[in-house]
Amino acid sequence: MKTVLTIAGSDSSGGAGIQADIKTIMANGCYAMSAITALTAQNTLGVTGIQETTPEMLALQLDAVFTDIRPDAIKIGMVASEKLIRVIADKIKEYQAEHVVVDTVMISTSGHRLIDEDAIGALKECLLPIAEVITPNIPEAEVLAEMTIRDEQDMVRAVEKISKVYGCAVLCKGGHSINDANDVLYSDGKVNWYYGKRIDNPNTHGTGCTLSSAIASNLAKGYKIDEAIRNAKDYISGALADGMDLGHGSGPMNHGFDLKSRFAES
Ligand SMILES: Nc1ncnc2c1ncn2[C@@H]1O[C@H](COP(=O)(O)OP(=O)(O)OP(=O)(O)O)[C@@H](O)[C@H]1O
Ligand SMILES: Cc1ncc(CO)c(N)n1
Repeated sequence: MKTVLTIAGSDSSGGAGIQADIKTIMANGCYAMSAITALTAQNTLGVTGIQETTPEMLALQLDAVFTDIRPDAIKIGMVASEKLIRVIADKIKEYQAEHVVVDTVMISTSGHRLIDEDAIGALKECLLPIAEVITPNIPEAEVLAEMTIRDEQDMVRAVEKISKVYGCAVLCKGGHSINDANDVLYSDGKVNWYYGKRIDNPNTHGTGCTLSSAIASNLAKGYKIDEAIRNAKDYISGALADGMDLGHGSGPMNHGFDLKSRFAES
């Protein structure tokens, strides 16, 4: 069994963060482990509280995982502060972790800031250079590339710029402002588009967490980055297309959409 570690924040409503990651990793056939960076009190309408884990406790969680069940891939999501970013970077180097996927979480779907403004420098300095691939959405890619993104050409310019500065592959997701389902990757000097059919579903809470965990799971299983992204896109399209509708705001997806036949009675 391949193993995936998610280092991220908890989402009490279960649609994003650690909970989305664990569901996704399991649905993609891997064993899921977690190191929690923060508790968030949130639901489909918004975030009402955040309590960060201490750096010591985060380091202990990472030691506990790495010294026992070594992860084949890692997904890093919400990390709100510089101190925690530095703990993660140090542990990843210490244990020489492989297949690191960084979802550069900055603002939640509901509009809540999930990283301190002054931690973005540490994210750039410490985490991006050790990532195999990072998955910014358009607003995040604008911050990282220090440019405005208006169209698909700008998306290509941004991923190339970020990749050249930080030495990682960059997948910019189109789910915000430009198109909903087309993402672009810059990796090893090449540009690759991943075209997805836009699914008419307002329930997109946790799409970013889900995509990055699905990519990490596929890397753990030995797929190369291109195929890992294709498989991850197919998975998220299935989860969105299921059309589950929970909560009063932008609801979660059905991460277990392809397990439905096993529970046909309920
Ligand atoms: N309506 C949609 N139909 C099909 N695919 C979608 C749709 N919305 C988003 N996606 C896909 O979902 C994935 C995640 O993209 P998105 O831009 O929503 O992430 P994000 O903004 O980081 O998510 P989050 O809101 O959780 O932070 C991408 O592959 C994107 O193309
Ligand atoms: C804990 C957590 N991580 C990431 C996101 C981004 O969607 C969120 N809403 N909550």
